Amino acid sequence: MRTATPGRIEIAFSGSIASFPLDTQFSVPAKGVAAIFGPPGCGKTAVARCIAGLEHLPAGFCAIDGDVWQDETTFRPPHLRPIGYVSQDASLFPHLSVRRNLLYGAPKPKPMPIAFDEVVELLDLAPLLDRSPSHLSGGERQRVAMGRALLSQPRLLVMDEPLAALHSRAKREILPFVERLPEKLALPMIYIGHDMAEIERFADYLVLMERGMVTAAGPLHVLQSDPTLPLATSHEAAISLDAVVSGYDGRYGLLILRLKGARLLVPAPPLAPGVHQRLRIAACDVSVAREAPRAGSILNVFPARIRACLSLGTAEITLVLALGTGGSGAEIMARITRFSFDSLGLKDGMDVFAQLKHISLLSASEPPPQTISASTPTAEPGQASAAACNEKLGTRGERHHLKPPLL
Ligand SMILES: Nc1ncnc2c1ncn2[C@@H]1O[C@H](COP(=O)(O)OP(=O)(O)OP(=O)(O)O)[C@@H](O)[C@H]1O
Repeated sequence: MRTATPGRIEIAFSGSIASFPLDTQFSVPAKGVAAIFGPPGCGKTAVARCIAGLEHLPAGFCAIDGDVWQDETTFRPPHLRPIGYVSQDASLFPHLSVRRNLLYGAPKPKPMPIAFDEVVELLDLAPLLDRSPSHLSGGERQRVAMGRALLSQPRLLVMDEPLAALHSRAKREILPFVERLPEKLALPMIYIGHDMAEIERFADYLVLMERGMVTAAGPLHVLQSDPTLPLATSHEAAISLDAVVSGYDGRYGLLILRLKGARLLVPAPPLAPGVHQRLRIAACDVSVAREAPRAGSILNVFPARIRACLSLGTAEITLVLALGTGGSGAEIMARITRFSFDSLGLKDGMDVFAQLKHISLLSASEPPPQTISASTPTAEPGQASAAACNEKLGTRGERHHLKPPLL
């Protein structure tokens, strides 16, 4: 009999649901956000329904942080699974106020680990509490649905494309709330989506699905640059990395960020030292040079080692680059022409200089109190050149819950 591992979300379902074949196995940490990503119809919702116990594939295994919800001998019905489920359609009770929708299904004992007032503040629901669901916008309805799911005191929050039914403006409005949940709650989350631009903003782990099967699972940035997976060879190839704010150059309005193998300067408003800042570095915004540029306008230039060269049609190539001398730092990608590749004589394993023309700043998390440094180091803009690259600062990969958790 399979045993459950504390600290992991362990899923294995195989069989058919209404003649749709499902064969999914993955294990991700029971912390942060794991995104399930794949094209429409690949079975993402089917997996979510199996996790919730709404579908029963007999040959299944589902354990959340050591708690077995399904195995050979166990099948907990949906109402006995501590899961908060937010679907595309908010499914609010039309005859109840927002307040009563929020409290519907919330356990009565007090104090609740996830408190009503905290959820109202987290999702900015105070102005909506006495309204009827029929007087809410689509984005507001989804915020109420998230609040109701949280107040059921789940041990796992599953969000099944919660933004899919919203128009682009409503999506932009609600995304910061979605991003805030993992920062403020010590609650593992599974986020289902088919828009990588959303997932890149807040996911820590990625589960890739195709035609009912899981094709890969692991840390988001690792899968994004994996040469064997389609993300690295897509035209939108990008890497999401969590950097740590180390200072601010007020003269030039530049935020200083630490990343393994690099010290980045990005034009942005100031943030407190120690804040974790999610970055997006698109492959199309990175170029390479064989020698360190002597004079140029690009601030972020670092030694790097070519880890892989991937064809992108006939004219372009995506390079996977490991930053830092000897390639010991974070991996990013560069998209260059095949002409440049041949002209520069590039090849796998070669040491080059990576030039990062643009870095997008996504969500930022506040630091734990002990990481706030009294002295804010500032740097000359010129330091962000090749000379700054030998630093091996910061860690890559996992984000942390930086606020005292509500749970
Ligand atoms: N009740 C049902 N009866 C028959 N087929 C179904 C049923 N529900 C889902 N399917 C089929 O199962 C497959 C997987 O559906 P599922 O909704 O899990 O995909 P998905 O990846 O979540 O898609 P989307 O991103 O569009 O929501 C699809 O081919 C779908 O048509």
